[in-house]
Amino acid sequence: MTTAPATPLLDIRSLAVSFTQYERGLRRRTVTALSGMDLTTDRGELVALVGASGAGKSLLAHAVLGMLPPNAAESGTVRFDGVVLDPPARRDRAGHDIALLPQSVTFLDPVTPVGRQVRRSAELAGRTSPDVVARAALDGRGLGPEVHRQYPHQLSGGQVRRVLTAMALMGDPALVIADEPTPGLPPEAVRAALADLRRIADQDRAVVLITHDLAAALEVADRVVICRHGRTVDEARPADFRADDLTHPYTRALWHALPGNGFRLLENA
Ligand SMILES: Nc1ncnc2c1ncn2[C@@H]1O[C@H](COP(=O)(O)OP(=O)(O)OP(=O)(O)O)[C@@H](O)[C@H]1O
Ligand code: NI
Repeated sequence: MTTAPATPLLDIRSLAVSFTQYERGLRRRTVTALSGMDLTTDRGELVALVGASGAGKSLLAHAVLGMLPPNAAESGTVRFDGVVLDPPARRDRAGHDIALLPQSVTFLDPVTPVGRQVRRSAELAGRTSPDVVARAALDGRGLGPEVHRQYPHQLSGGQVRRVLTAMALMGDPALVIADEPTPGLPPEAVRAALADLRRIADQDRAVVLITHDLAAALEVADRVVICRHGRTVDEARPADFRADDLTHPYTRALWHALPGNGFRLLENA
């Protein structure tokens, strides 16, 4: 069992996000979406962020990338490599040190062949010989020359995942945040995507896997951070789940709701 190091690559403390909204009559309203998220991950480590829909997982990802909309206000600290980075500094790192592995095919341009899009990501990452780099990146993920000429809609869900992964890794990021990388994929593609994330972490990168699929998280994560209603409520290791050595009632409820664990969803836990 490893313990969290003193200065992990990513160290998020008390992250809070609220949105200012204008209602009819220009009345201003503030909606708090995140009210206290804590998460750390280090190189070589895969940390899963698990929570129900609306819990605030994607917002955390967008905050780390400095991509929150202009009506958002943020507090708390995001340390990267030991240094507190404000949102503009994080945005500067996005695509280089910090990469988002987006969920869906909509991230790709539907009218541009895949090869050209991967080449473009190599250019944006400042790689020399982007053509060669793009071909190697696709080859390296088992996507041959025929895929280069294809359009996103011609690819399977698993192939799209591999294209998005190739693009996300183009800038050789130290931190990869994967937001819901598996929904809609057939079981073998889910397994492949999870194994790929594990490999990415094992290549000395820090990985945050955002998912509401606790079972998937337990397959590959070193630690699981549980969030609910905009705050992190618990953190546990896969072994703690398997030993049913869980103290937080919500984490216990999530675990026991998994098929094979009793099917009990304790809604008021
Ligand atoms: N631009 C915005 N303005 C106001 N509220 C927002 C905005 N973006 C997100 N929220 C709110 O923040 C909360 C968290 O949203 P978020 O997308 O992070 O959830 P999630 O955990 O990723 O859910 P899912 O599993 O469905 O993707 C939601 O209640 C959402 O309505
Ligand atoms: Ni989300």
